[in-house]
Amino acid sequence: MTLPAEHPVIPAPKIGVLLINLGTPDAPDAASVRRYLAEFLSDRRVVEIPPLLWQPILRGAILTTRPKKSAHAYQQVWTAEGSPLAVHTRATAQALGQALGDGVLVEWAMRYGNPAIGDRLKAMKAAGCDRILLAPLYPQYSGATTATANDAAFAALAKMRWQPAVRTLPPYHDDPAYIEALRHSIEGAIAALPFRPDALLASFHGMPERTLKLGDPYHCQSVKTARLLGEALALPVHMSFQSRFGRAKWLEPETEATLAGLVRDGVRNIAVATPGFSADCLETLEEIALRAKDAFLAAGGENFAYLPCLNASAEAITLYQRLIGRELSGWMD
Ligand SMILES: C=CC1=C(C)c2cc3[nH]c(cc4nc(cc5[nH]c(cc1n2)c(C)c5CCC(=O)O)C(CCC(=O)O)=C4C)c(C)c3C=C
Ligand SMILES: [Fe+2]
Ligand SMILES: [Fe+2]
Repeated sequence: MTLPAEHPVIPAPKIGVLLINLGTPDAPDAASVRRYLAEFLSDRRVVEIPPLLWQPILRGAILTTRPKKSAHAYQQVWTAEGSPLAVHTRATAQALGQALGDGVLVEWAMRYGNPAIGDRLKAMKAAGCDRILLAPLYPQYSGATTATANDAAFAALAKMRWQPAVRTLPPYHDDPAYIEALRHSIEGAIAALPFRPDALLASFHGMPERTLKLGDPYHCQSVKTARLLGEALALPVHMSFQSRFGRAKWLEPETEATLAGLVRDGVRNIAVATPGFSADCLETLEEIALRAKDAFLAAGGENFAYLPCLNASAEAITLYQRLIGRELSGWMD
């Protein structure tokens, strides 16, 4: 048997953590948004319509009109450092890397767009990670988020001759550490408001209703998070689903309809949190902090406050240290 002339240099083994979020365009212009939406909405975990039916609709009606509209929305929340989702996810990875110390390499990736999951996994392997925790940052599991993030990682692993060992972070919708992080963050944000909210609305990203009937746990896990949050906070907590997409029936109650209903019931001062999003993004900063606010005030509400996501806050880092430390403990002794 002939051995290769040069053996690969093998760095000292390390543990890796890959934080994964949904993905976002590279820039807030129509061409970048179109590229991003084409990848995102071609994912069969996201749109469960047979491609022969769906692709003509996507390439026709959707990708010719939506990119321009969405680019306009992205422009309203874009920062000097880039898309909020990417900025917060990167900051989270940096802060968590510092908290976990030298033996653990923390990286971040996006399911759609950049940095791509496969590229980051290859870089982590090259940096010597022989064990990698895949951590999709979705507290509530859904096929359209958690599962597709893991699928993309496994597809990249399928191309490696020498794979690292992997684990995946389970959903944490009812983990006491998550509820405590939310409680602390929400109470702090409310204490800094110039008004006292009558109630809190917890708004979760929606999903097609049929996914619930098909066994996706997302709806039930979101309802449980909202209930536990209600038990932890000293004010009434309502819940709803936002960000409808397409013609199918989506989960209810819908966020703007819920806000209008609360005004009819006498609520004038509202705080809105989005506990299903680990990082602020288009759906929280534009859809809720701007558009839902306008809708609430137009319906007769008086004070509206959007409370930020956990992002890279101290609460978030404490939470991820606990959730991730638990997964890594078997690899560390
Ligand atoms: C947090 C959980 C999320 C679930 C569940 C989810 C399901 C889901 N989303 C769409 C369609 C769109 N979502 C869009 C943006 C978007 N979605 C999430 C999270 C979840 N989506 C995030 C974090 C973001 C923000 C991305 C950013 O760049 O800031 C968009 C794009 C924006 C737009 O054009 O409106 C679409 C489209 C479907 C169809 C779906 C479930 C099947
Ligand atoms: Fe979405
Ligand atoms: Fe939206």
